[in-house]
Formats: sequence, structure tokens, C-alpha cells
Amino acid sequence: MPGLEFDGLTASFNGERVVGPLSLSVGEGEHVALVGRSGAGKSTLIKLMYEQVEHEASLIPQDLGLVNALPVFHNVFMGQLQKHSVWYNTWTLLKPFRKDREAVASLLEELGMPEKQWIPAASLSGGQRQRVAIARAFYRGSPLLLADEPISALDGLLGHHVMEWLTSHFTTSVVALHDVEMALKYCSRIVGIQNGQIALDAPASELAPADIMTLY
Ligand SMILES: Nc1ncnc2c1ncn2[C@@H]1O[C@H](COP(=O)(O)OP(=O)(O)OP(=O)(O)O)[C@@H](O)[C@H]1O
Repeated sequence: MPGLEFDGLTASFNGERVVGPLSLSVGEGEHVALVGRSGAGKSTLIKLMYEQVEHEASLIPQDLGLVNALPVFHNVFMGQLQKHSVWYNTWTLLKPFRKDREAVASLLEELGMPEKQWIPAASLSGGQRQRVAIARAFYRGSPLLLADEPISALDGLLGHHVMEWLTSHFTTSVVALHDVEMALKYCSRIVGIQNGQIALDAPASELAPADIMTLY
């Protein structure tokens, strides 16, 4: 996958500009953290980027987008809906194939919740729901990840494990994060958003937490 070029991104609500116009290039292999105070425009920016790369990216939206009535397995399988025929997907709803069951089981094992595969998403905790959305994004098999606060409901150790896992399994990522230390530790580049504009753009290796805190 070549690098990504986003040009002239803008969003307005009720006549008020909340993002842009803004341009961002993301090189293949970069892991970009979007940081900035609440309301700065990070989620809106992730959505604008996803609109442009929908066919080649995996998304973890802030609202997760799970189907509560369906078991965890089917929520994760949804990451591959577009890869299969209607026949395959309908059959999977009733009687999943062994290769998919095993692949999803191994992902859930990796994310520390192997026993939840057949539990409806409605019965999960916030952190478990977040991990299902993470597994679904991974199951899609795309090298590019766009994620909006993917570890906000995970406790410290698990949050570290998931960030390490995401940044080593996706070739390229753009992740909105409110945890500045996580951003510095796992991402290669920090993009700070302030009032819908880029206010900081630097390699993570050149920044300290205090440099980022000026955005808050
Ligand atoms: N659907 C919407 N309708 C109206 N205003 C919106 C809508 N979505 C976002 N906004 C506004 O756009 C601005 C940017 O919001 P956005 O959710 O992108 O910020 P954020 O940086 O992701 O915040 P947070 O860290 O709290 O998630 C905010 O002022 C917000 O109120």
C-alpha cells in the first residue's frame, strides 16, 4: 500500500467549521497518533479520512458499531463480510465454518477473552466490547488502521498490550488517543489537533509529554 494523501479535509456543523481545511500525508509504515483536547476535531478527522479510504482501511469507531443481538463471533466476522458471497455470509450466520471459528477464537485468545466467542455483544463489558471492535478491524485483513480512542476502556496492562499489538500488526495506522504517554510510546509520529487544524506535527522520538500538553 502506498502512502496516503489527504487534501482539503473540511467539516462543518450548523454552519460552523470544526475541521480544516487541512491536509495530511501519511507514509507507509507510519503510526500516527492524533492528540488534542476534547472537541478539537480528532473524531471528525478520522471519519473524514475513512470516507476517502473506506475500501482499503479497517476502522475502529469511537461508538464501536457492534450489533448487540449477535454473538461476539459474528461481530468479529463482520470484518470480512465484503470478502465473501451472500451465500457464504448467510450460511455463516446459521452455522459458521470451522476455519472462521478457529481464526476468530485465536484473535479472541490474543485479546484475552476466548470464552466470550458465543456470548451476545449486549452482555459484554465496555472493555470487552472495545476488544470485539478491535478484533473485527483486525479480521478485515487490511494493512491500514483508522481508530478513534481504541483503548479508552482498557486497563493499563491490557491497553499497552493492545497498542503494541495494533501497531505491530497493521502496517500503517492513524489513531486518535487521549493518553499522551501511550501515543509517545507506540506511535512514530504525533499530530496535534487544535480547533480543527494541525497545531503540532513531529516524530514521537523528538517529543516529550510536556510538548504535547501545550495543546491541552
Ligand atoms: N454530529 C455533530 N453535530 C454537531 N456538532 C458536532 C457533531 N460532531 C462533532 N461536532 C462538533 O465538532 C467538534 C469536533 O468534535 P470531535 O468529536 O471531532 O472532537 P474530538 O477531538 O474527537 O473530541 P473527543 O476527544 O471528545 O472525542 C466539536 O465542537 C463537536 O461539538
